[in-house]
Amino acid sequence: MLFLARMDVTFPESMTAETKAEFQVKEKEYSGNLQREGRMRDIWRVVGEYANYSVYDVADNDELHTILSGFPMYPYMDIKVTPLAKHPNSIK
Ligand SMILES: O=C(O)CC1=CCC(=O)O1
Repeated sequence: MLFLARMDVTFPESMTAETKAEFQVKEKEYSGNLQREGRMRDIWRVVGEYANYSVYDVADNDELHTILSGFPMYPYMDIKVTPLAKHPNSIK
């Protein structure tokens, strides 16, 4: 099953630059592993925002929830998920 997720990240004002940098390192590792496993198909930055769109190829809702809630930045994310179905006009 394919899902599109939009993640908006908001760190608390009180968080130090060092802590933010630590989150970014952990996030990159977690995200890279998902991509190598093929469970995250793609990730794109939303221009001008601390947000991304990413596409997941997973077995079911439960697997997606496990993945999303495992992101190190999860406590600071607002996530909107859209299930995707094949478009009848797609030539792929
Ligand atoms: O958009 C970001 O920088 C936060 C993030 C979520 C998944 C990821 O790889 O980065």
